[in-house]
Amino acid sequence: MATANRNLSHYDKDSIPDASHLKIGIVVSEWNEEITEGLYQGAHTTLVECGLKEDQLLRWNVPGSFELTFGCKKMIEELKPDAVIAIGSVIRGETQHFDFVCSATAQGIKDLNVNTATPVIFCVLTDDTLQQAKDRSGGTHGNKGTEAAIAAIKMAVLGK
Ligand SMILES: Nc1c(NC[C@H](O)[C@H](O)[C@H](O)CO)[nH]c(=O)[nH]c1=O
Ligand SMILES: CC(=O)[C@@H](O)COP(=O)(O)O
Repeated sequence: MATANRNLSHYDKDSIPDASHLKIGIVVSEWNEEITEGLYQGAHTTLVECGLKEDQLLRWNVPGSFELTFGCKKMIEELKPDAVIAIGSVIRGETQHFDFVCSATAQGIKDLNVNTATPVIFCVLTDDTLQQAKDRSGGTHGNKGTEAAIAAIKMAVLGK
């Protein structure tokens, strides 16, 4: 089902585990800051609504989506969160650079999920236009940051 056919912000709060005992990290890319800050606000608001204590929400910034993998790895090693959300916005330009950044970022975050015991949530928008990114970071299709926050809570308690 495409994003256009569902709202990224819709969730049943009663079905979400309590987050009051969790420590959640968020690593935010500074590229397309208007978009990534919107994603961060969606994630932050949802995590707090689900019980996360403000002092248990950790935030680091990195220059771009390509650096999300290193930032998440370093946060896992140094701060030991229960889960990490990687937030980025990649918007297609004139060259193939978009493809390389998206692929490397997705593969890097996938590798962290394989090689560490900490869930890393892929909250990276990969859009052809700025409008598509706006629509998915608090616009007409909701906020992928909300979706990522729910995934982070569910994965943090998986199997416990
Ligand atoms: N064009 C976008 C980038 N490019 C920068 C890379 O992510 C990286 O920071 C640089 O190549 C240095 O290693 N990053 C985004 O997050 N979004 C873009 O649209
Ligand atoms: C995703 C990118 O790196 C891209 O925005 C860079 O733009 P361009 O391909 O025009 O250099």
